[in-house]
Amino acid sequence: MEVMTHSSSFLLPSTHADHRPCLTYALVLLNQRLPRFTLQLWNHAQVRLCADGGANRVFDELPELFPHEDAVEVRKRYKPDLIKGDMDSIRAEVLEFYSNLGTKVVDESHDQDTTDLHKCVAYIHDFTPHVEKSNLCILVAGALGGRFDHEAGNINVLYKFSTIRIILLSDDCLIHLLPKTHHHEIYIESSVVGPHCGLIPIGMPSGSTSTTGLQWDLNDTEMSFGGLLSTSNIVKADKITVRSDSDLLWTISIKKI
Ligand SMILES: Nc1ncnc2c1ncn2[C@@H]1O[C@H](COP(=O)(O)OP(=O)(O)OP(=O)(O)O)[C@@H](O)[C@H]1O
Ligand SMILES: Cc1ncc(C[n+]2csc(CCO)c2C)c(N)n1
Repeated sequence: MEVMTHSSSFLLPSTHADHRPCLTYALVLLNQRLPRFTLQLWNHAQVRLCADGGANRVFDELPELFPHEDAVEVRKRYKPDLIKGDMDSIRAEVLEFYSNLGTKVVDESHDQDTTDLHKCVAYIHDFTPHVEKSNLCILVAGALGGRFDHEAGNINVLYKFSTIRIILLSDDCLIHLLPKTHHHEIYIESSVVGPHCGLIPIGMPSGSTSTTGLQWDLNDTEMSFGGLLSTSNIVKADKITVRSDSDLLWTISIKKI
C-alpha cells in the first residue's frame, strides 16, 4: 500500500519550512476569531478564501496584528481572493470593501443545505486541475473550538472530500483524516506541535490499527465509540506511523509559543 506523508511545516515561518511533502496550500478563513498564527498560514497559501462571515474576521482582526499601521493599508495588503457562502453573516461594508478591491464574490444564498465551508472546499475542488489535486492541501482556520454543530459540520467536510488533504485548525490543535487507502507517516515539527495527540475512528469502528512513535502505541488494536479511543496519547518520536483498516482522525496539539 502507498505511503502518505504528513507534516505541519505550514505552521513554521515560510523561510523555515522544510520540503516534505511539497504541497500547494489554499487557506479558508471561517467565522471565528483568527488563530494567532494566521499570518504564517496566509504566507504559505497560494489562494485565500473567506467563508461568508470569515471575511468580517479578516477585515476586523488582521489590522490588529499590525497595530502601528493604518488599518486600510493592512486590509489592502491582506485581501482575500474569494468570498463564498450564503452571505447571511458578512457585513455590507466588508462585502463592499473587498468587492471594490477586486475580490471575487460568489453568493450561494439559494443553497441552505450545505455549509459555507463546504461551499468553499467545493470551489477549490472544482477549480483545481485533476493533476494538481494530489499536491493540494486546504488549511481551514477557525474550524474547531466553537459551536459543536459547526465543528461536526466542519469534520463532515473532511469525509465528504476525503480524497483532498484538508486540515482543520484552531488555536489549540489541528485535525485531519488518515484515509484507510494509505499507510501514513506523520512528521512531527516539535517546535510547533505536540506532544498531545489522538487517533479517533469517527463514523465506523476500526477493527485493526497499528502505530509506531506514540507513548501508547496501538498493536492490531480495535477502536470504537463505546469502546477504546486513543485520546490523550503522547508523541515520542519525530515520525509517527499509522496503519488502519478504517479512516481515522489524527489530532495533535499546537504549542503556545
Ligand atoms: N462557532 C463556530 N465553530 C466552528 N466553526 C464555525 C463557527 N462559526 C462559524 N463557523 C464556520 O464558519 C463558516 C462561516 O460562518 P458563518 O457564521 O458565516 O456561517 P452561518 O452558516 O451563517 O452560521 P449560522 O449557523 O450561525 O447561521 C461556517 O460554515 C462554519 O464552517
Ligand atoms: C436536515 C437539515 N438540517 C439543517 C439544515 C440547515 N442548514 C444546513 S447547512 C445550512 C447553511 C448554513 O450556511 C443550513 C441553513 C438543513 N438544510 N437540513
